[in-house]
This record gives sequence, C-alpha cells and structure tokens, in this order.
Amino acid sequence: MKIFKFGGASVKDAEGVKNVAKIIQSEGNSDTLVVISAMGKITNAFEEVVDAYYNKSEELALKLNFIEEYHKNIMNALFDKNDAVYQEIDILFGELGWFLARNTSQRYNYVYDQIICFGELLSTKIVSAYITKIGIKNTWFDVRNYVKTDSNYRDAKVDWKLTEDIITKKVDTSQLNITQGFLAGNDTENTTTLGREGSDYTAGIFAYCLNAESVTIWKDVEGVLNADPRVFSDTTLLRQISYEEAIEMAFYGASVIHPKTLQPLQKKEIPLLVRSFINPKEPGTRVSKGALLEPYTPCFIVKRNQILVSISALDFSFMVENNISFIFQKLHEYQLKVNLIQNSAISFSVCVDNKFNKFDDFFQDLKNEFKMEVQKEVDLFTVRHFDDKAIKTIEEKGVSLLTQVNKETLQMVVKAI
Ligand SMILES: Nc1ncnc2c1ncn2[C@@H]1O[C@H](COP(=O)(O)OP(=O)(O)O)[C@@H](O)[C@H]1O
Ligand SMILES: N[C@@H](CC(=O)OP(=O)(O)O)C(=O)O
Repeated sequence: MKIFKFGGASVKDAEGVKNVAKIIQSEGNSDTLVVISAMGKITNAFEEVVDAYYNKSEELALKLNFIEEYHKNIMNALFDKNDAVYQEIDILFGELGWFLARNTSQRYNYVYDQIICFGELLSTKIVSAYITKIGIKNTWFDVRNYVKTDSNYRDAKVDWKLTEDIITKKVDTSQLNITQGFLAGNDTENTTTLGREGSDYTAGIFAYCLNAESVTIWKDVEGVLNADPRVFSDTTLLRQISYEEAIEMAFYGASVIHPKTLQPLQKKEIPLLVRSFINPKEPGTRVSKGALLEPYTPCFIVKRNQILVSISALDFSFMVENNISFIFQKLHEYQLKVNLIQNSAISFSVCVDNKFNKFDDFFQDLKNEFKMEVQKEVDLFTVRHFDDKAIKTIEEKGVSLLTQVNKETLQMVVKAI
C-alpha cells in the first residue's frame, strides 16, 4: 500500500481540491491511504481563533466567520447546493461552537488542540466528499481514533505500540482511505496534535505501521531543493537524498519535510518521494537508502526570527558545567528551542527559537545571576556541504554575528541589513 500526503498548499482552493482528486484518480485510487492537512493557511486562522477565545476578544465571531466563509466558498465551487456534505460541515461547526460554549478549561495547550483540529476535519470531509462525487469510492476516518499519544498537548508523543495495534487491525489496506494529518487522540478521548506541520509525520506513522511500499508528499515545488526558493533565487532540485542527509537537513530546519517523519521510514527502509502536485508526471526527489546527495551540491537552510543570547557570569567566573547545566535547565523550562551553541571560557552563546514567546520571562529569571547580551530578529543559516561560494552567499545576507564550522556543516547567525 502507498501513503500520500497532501499539505495545505495543495487544497487551498476549489481548483486545488480538483487537482488533488485528479492525482488520486490516476495514481492511487485503491491500496492507498491519503493524509490531508487543513486547507491553505487555515491552521493559522484557527490559531487566531484560539487566541481570541482565550483572551475573550470581541473579534472571535469575525475570525470564526472568516473560516466558515472560506470553506463554504470552496464547497460552493465543488458541490450542488443540496449535497450532503453541507450538513456534515455544519455538524463540525456545531461541534466547534459547542466546545467554545461549554469549555471551562484554562489550559491553553489543551484548548488549542480541541479547536485547531477542525481545520483538518473540515478539509478531509470536503476532499472525501468531492472524490466520492466524481465516482471514486473512499473511506474517511477520524485519525484521532487511530494515532494514539500521551497528553502533551500541541507536541504529543506517539504511543507506537497502541497505534500500531489499532492501525494494523482497523485500516483496510485494499481500499482508498482518507484521513487527517497532524491530529491524534489520547486515552481520555481528547484531541492532541503532533506539532505544527506534523501531517508529514502522520504519513510516516501510517507507513511504518502498515509497512507501506512508499510515502509520497505532494508539494507545490518540484521536490526537495537545495535551498528555500523563497529566500534563494537560484535553486537546484535534489533527485536523491539518503535518509541520513534528509534527517540532518530537517533537523537544521529545512521546512520541506517535518523532522520526525524520516526516522520511522528509515527504520523500515520505506522510500519517501517528494513530488510536485503541479507537475505530477515528474519524479521529484527520492529519499531512501543510497547516495548521500544527488547532485552533490551545498544545501542551504534558514531559520528566521531567532534570538542570539550571549551569557556570562556576573563575577567573571568561567562558564563551566554547573552554570551551563543550570542555563540549559532554564532554557528547557521556558521551552526555548536551542538551535546553536557556542561557548568560550567566560561566555556561552545560544541561538534560540522563541516559539512559545517565553524568552522575556527567561531573561527576567536569569538577569540577576548572569550578564546577557541579546540580539533579537536574527537569522540562522546552515549550509551542508559548504564551499567558498556558499559562504559568500550567506555573508551577503547581512552582518555575521557568529559562525560555527564542523566537517560537513557551517552555521552562521546573521543580522539582516
Ligand atoms: N529545501 C526546500 N525545498 C523545497 N521547498 C522548500 C524548501 N525549503 C522551503 N521550501 C518551501 O516550502 C514550501 C512548501 O511548504 P508548505 O507551503 O508548508 O507546503 P504544504 O502546505 O504542502 O505542507 C514550498 O513552496 C517552498 O517555498
Ligand atoms: N495544518 C497543520 C499541519 C500541517 O502539516 O500542515 P501543512 O502540511 O500544510 O504544513 C499546520 O499547518 O501546522
């Protein structure tokens, strides 16, 4: 069986849904499990709903209305007015309204997951109904009853044993199955999520549990490029990448594949194909056992909006194990993701991602014990397989604040000018 994953970009409008249906029709109308994300940027729109709800903002109704209109516009272009799908979508909006009215929990991450899940539920219902409408039999299922996790809302950890048991028992691998990416369920039947952009990981989970022959991630680009085309004008398509190389790239932040996706596939040597939904005839990129990188070329990865903080002791003492471990404990406590570390005798520098907006609290907590120099809004560039020309390309992006080099990888923190 094959696993397909279609992200938000592929189903951002009615034409997108039709195109996805066409690909499924020609490439995978049986023996296939299709994982789909929320339409377009709807997860971002739901994040605004979560914030408005949590902060009791008057804009909540407006934000909900935008989401409803967005989906209804797509549906109006795909279905007749009396299609049963309208009722199914109304039921979902009803469930969301019910949650918003009845919820009493103040736990942000819990509330977030119970709301954010509607993006994927809506998109899969619409795609499944459209595929049915054009005559392709398919089974829609609620992934929250299949992928089981702990209760670490927004970044839940998969219970592999239970998930594998359920998936192997319940999925009919001879059929076309449609389900949601990114969502999961815990043992109290609440929704959990696997972390932003986690639908690729969902595809990896199903592939692992079902011993799939391959996973295909359908993208709006030709495949995995050696750099983000939104940042670099001159990019090269990578035809083949080894699992190890792809894991390294994803780890450093190449947003094209979710970092957790690759390890389960590597374990079972299931190839991952990254192909274009715009040019589905093209082979794209193959991630598998084999050549490290083909063609062999420098690969650029950029992480925007980072914070570089250089920390030293107020009494000029050396930065050694005891204070470094203390700082790490604090970084962990404030959920600051460390993307680069560099230390000297008297200072310790880290480049962090302030994903959960807790940097200022971290700063307040440490400022009485350490001297801290902070540079906000910096970019972290990573170049795998760098050469002189690649270094020059990065240097042209701004002022270099810190550089770190090891055998295959160069990292540079840059302040744009
Ligand atoms: N190394 C890379 N190779 C290909 N695309 C990349 C790379 N880095 C960043 N991207 C960007 O990722 C985008 C696709 O991601 P995204 O819009 O999140 O897709 P989806 O909704 O399908 O998950 C591409 O349009 C491209 O601009
Ligand atoms: N919709 C979720 C999950 C996801 O993976 O989306 P996409 O495949 O569009 O990146 C998100 O935006 O985080």
